[in-house]
Amino acid sequence: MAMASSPLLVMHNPVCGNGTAEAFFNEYVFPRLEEANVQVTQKMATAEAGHAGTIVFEFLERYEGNVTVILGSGDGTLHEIINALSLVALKGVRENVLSSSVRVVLVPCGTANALYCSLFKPTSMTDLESPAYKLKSLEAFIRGSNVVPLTLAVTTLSSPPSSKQHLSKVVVSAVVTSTALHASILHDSESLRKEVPDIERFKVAARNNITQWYSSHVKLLPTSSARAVEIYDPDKKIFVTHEESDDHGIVDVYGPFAYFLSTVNVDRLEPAFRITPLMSDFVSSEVSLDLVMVRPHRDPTFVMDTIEARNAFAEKSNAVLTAAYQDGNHINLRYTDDGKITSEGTGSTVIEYIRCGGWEWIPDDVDEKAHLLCSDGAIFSIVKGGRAVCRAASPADGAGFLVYV
Ligand SMILES: Nc1ncnc2c1ncn2[C@@H]1O[C@H](COP(=O)(O)OP(=O)(O)OP(=O)(O)O)[C@@H](O)[C@H]1O
Repeated sequence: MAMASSPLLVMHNPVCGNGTAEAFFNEYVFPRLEEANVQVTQKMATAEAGHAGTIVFEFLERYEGNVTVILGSGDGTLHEIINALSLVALKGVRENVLSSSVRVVLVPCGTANALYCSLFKPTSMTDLESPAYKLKSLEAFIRGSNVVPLTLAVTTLSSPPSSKQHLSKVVVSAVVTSTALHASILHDSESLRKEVPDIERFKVAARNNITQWYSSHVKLLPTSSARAVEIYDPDKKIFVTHEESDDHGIVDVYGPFAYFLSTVNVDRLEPAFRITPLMSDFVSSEVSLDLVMVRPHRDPTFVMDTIEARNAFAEKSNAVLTAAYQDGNHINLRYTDDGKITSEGTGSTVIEYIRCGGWEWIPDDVDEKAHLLCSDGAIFSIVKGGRAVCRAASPADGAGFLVYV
């Protein structure tokens, strides 16, 4: 039995996914809680973007003890909650409390539900629609099962050090932090939400951006304990220390980039899109993030950055994305000598799969699109001359977000 005395907030986002969260809660979640004799302290529906953070924030300031939130939404609403709580100090009953942890029960009602699908791997597409599948985290909570702590990726977007007012903004991701193609896709897909309500909209936005390259200088930052940046070696099928690590364990990487995306906690961004498959195949023993990069100049047929070269390379970026949908097979893709893509041979890999403590993305001033950054679907813009620094972080004991699994 779940702890009846600890405060329980039940909240859903009525507009996420296909708009059926409320119906699902009324039909399945509340009846199940009643049946299990679990007392609900407060029920809320979010009324607008940003509201979820305020609701949880106020709930924490009002009720003492271990708070549990049953959340019916997608990843975006969880992102709002994490950001609302990570960046401000609580008052009320928690005025003098150093840090608070929040236990979360996920009820997947969003479009992609990356975190849920990574924690509870669907066995088939029909699984996704079944109430029993969607209630797995709730059942774990009712049984009083395990919680797993979320690793967070904390990104600081800063203005150039030379600017009069050196401003910076911090954003926290629980799923994905990206630039390049993925950030452009998310940037554009928001405007397609009404027209294409399902995950098809990501594919439409991908088609519109696939020929774009992004100029940036990147620094890969080592993990804090092992002090290393690792790269996946598909021959040995293990991670190895990156050859280009300097004395501090940092690796400098130069673009242009077609793709640049990192994740924490998840091996997929959609039920079948396993973009960082090693997150679940090789579980990391320390706080780190997995990063996938595609740099067109690794293609042996690359000569110069021209429109023709970008158009021709689009086919290869597509091959990477398609293979990611095939159980994450993009990690095995290589070039043949004549620039074709194969999953055999010993040619250079099409992607670079990195495991590290974080990264810096320093976009080229003149490349406007390289200034976009996506954090769990929310889009930010790096100011001209500025940079983004992303680091994997694990909150101290007794703080952070714990998900019932
Ligand atoms: N009542 C509301 N009205 C309008 N927007 C809302 C409301 N409540 C929350 N939102 C916004 O809805 C957005 C989408 O929510 P969410 O990300 O949870 O679902 P999704 O995008 O459908 O799923 P996923 O992130 O899994 O793809 C969030 O960015 C949030 O700010």
